[in-house]
Amino acid sequence: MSNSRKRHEALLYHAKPKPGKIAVVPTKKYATQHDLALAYSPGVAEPCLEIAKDKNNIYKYTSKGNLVAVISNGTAVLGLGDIGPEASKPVMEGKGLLFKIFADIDVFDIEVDATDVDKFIETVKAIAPTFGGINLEDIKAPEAFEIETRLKEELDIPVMHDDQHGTAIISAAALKNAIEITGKDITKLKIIVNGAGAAAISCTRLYLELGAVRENIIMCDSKGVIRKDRDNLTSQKAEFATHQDVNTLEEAMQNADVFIGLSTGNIVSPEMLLSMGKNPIVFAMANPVPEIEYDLAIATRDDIIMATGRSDHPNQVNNVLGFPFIFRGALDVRATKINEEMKLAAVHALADLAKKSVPEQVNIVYDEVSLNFGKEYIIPKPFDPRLIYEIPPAIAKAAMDSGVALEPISDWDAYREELMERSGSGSKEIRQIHNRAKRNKKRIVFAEADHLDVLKAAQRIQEEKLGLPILLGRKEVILELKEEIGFTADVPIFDPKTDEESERRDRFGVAYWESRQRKGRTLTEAKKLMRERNYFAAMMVNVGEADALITGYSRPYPTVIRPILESIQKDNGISKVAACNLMLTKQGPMFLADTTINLNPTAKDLVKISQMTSNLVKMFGMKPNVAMLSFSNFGSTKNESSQKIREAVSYIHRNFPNAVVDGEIQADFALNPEMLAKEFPFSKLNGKKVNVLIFPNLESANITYKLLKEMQGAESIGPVILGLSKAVHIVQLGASVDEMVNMAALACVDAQQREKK
Ligand SMILES: NC(=O)C1=CN([C@@H]2O[C@H](COP(=O)(O)OP(=O)(O)OC[C@H]3O[C@@H](n4cnc5c(N)ncnc54)[C@H](OP(=O)(O)O)[C@@H]3O)[C@@H](O)[C@H]2O)C=CC1
Ligand SMILES: CC(=O)C(=O)O
Ligand SMILES: [Mg+2]
Repeated sequence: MSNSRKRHEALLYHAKPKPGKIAVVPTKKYATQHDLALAYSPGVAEPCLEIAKDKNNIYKYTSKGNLVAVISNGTAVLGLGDIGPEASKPVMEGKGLLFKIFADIDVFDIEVDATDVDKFIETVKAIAPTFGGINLEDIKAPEAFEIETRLKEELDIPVMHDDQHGTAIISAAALKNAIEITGKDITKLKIIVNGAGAAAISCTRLYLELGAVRENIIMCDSKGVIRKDRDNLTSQKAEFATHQDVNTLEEAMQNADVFIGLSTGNIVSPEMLLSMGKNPIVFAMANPVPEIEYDLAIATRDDIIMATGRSDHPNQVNNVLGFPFIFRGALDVRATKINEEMKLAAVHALADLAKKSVPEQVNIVYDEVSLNFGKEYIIPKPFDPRLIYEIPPAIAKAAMDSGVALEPISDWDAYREELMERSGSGSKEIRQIHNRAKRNKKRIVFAEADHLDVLKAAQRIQEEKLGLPILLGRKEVILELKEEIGFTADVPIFDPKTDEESERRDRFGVAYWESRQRKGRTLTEAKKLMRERNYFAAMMVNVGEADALITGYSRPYPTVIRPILESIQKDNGISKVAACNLMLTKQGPMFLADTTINLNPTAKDLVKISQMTSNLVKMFGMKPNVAMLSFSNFGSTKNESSQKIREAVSYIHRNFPNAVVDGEIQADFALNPEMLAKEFPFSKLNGKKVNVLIFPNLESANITYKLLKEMQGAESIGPVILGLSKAVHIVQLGASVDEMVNMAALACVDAQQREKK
């Protein structure tokens, strides 16, 4: 896109449909006169009086505890310089947006017309009671240092100048990983820091804490190298003044290992890069234009590890990765400060996260096949959903250990759960299944592990400790893909077609034949069948060499279900299997059956389907409330289809009077409690929230679940096969990595349940 197009697009984005990027949203009901009497006078006086009695009550009755001020005077806006408070507002609104979307923190952006240090400090102190924390932003050095130091001393809420410490934390994490990749020794690194402002000074101080050596660092400002013999140095610049006899950035960069740019755009040339040592680490972090453009740097040297502050290239080293999560952790324990211990905890947590395998949704957002720790991925991406539950706990814990937390956390699992809830990362039901899977890890065979996405799912199962994957498929392909995605764990691999597995094929073949010999299979045929992955995998589960099986990714459902039904026995008392989809709808979880197996179930089948689905609901820790759906309500239309549902319901009512099952009923009545109560007060579903929908036939169930998926964007787990004697599950053709991970976690819980029986 041309520069003028980009400019136009950016201006339009900010102007339309409403000017700006954030707004205030009420969090309480306000529809009635009664609501307003609580929200405002007279009701509002009660919390006022409580807070007047004890100021701490402000955290109980107002939004203070989750409200951060993003405050600037506009003197160092990005790398645009001193453009004034009004012109800084888009950046501050932008920070507000990022705080909200990444960490669910509310922000008031405040642009202060005060360049005088005392006046600025007075202003911030005067408004501080409103906020749970203060994020200072884009205030130039050296004033930024005094402002932050004094506000930290004088206020009892966390104050952080983001350009200093946010940047320091992120760049230190990236530097730590870049050093690891190049195998360099931090104590020997020759580091050039260009810029000696708020960001550069604080970053360099943190690198010293990580082990960098002051004598090996040369810092430059707009006048060149900061030498000991220069006059009028600020105390911060004097901290990094060098004895070395160098004057210009160009001279300083010769044989350097690391370049840190926190200055201004386009001031490093390809020649300067070429003069650096082997495997140079270059962080050109000036915004929006880096000290040297990413593409130019990469084209100049192929041994470089290159990062910028921008989102449009690999390795975005930008404080966006820090401030939302740092404040989240600090607010959640009511930390009075953000101290060195908390900063270092953030550095290590971020650096470590980059080494773990990346969730598929991150690959998708960034249009990558597979992001792996390495030269082009030294630091997590801002859209990584794990940041919200990995970084704040590290900060909160460090705050507690260093004695600055007024409200310590004791239940860390509950805290992680709360963080996930805040970010809307996955649904509660899925998290519950994951947590239960972790408690007793089961061996899960992935029958198509020679497919990239299946292998990625297995990798996540391994790394997130959800289960113990067993990989099935062409061994050489699996090994190659494993290497490609950085799946280093040593997990069992089986290739059913190879000689290596002939003993297993024979054994499985005999076991299979014993159950099929009266159904037309010969022993020779049976043994031959075991070369096929789904028979082999199913038999692994049957003979107890695995606890669960996931398959179906690469072949159409009917071709997968057949070997499964031939190999795996049905549960006691079950003559037909069925399938259920759990849809995570905006109204809550909803179980739909039979979505994929029985074309036109009989009344007897419907009874079984309802019972098997109810058992699945219980596995999720919920109580089933079952609506048997139709186009008719309680006998309003007499025809074959509604009649069979009536029969099924009456059977259930006679034999299982405590089951909450009713119908036949139309979908809108089933899902609308008021309508149901008004028209059919006699129904067993009256006063209940329906969470199971049993359909009269496969067509209606299948169409509904696909509509929900496409039109409501409802996440789905399933189809889950009901009625087999083993934890065997078939995913949809081409299922996503997330879908397979969820299904594998479910299979694991399924296997745990069967063990208990
Ligand atoms: N990627 C990220 O996350 C972040 C990036 N930044 C970027 O860092 C830069 C500095 O920000 P900040 O520290 O807040 O601002 P400051 O105003 O505090 O500091 C700017 C510094 O840059 C120096 N500088 C300006 N021009 C040159 C030059 N040609 N050569 C060498 N040094 C120069 C100034 O020198 P002097 O002291 O002589 O005036 C000053 O030391 C900005 O571009 C900003 O966008 C900042 C924070 C986060
Ligand atoms: C990213 C940032 O805070 C800056 O460039 O100032
Ligand atoms: Mg900034």
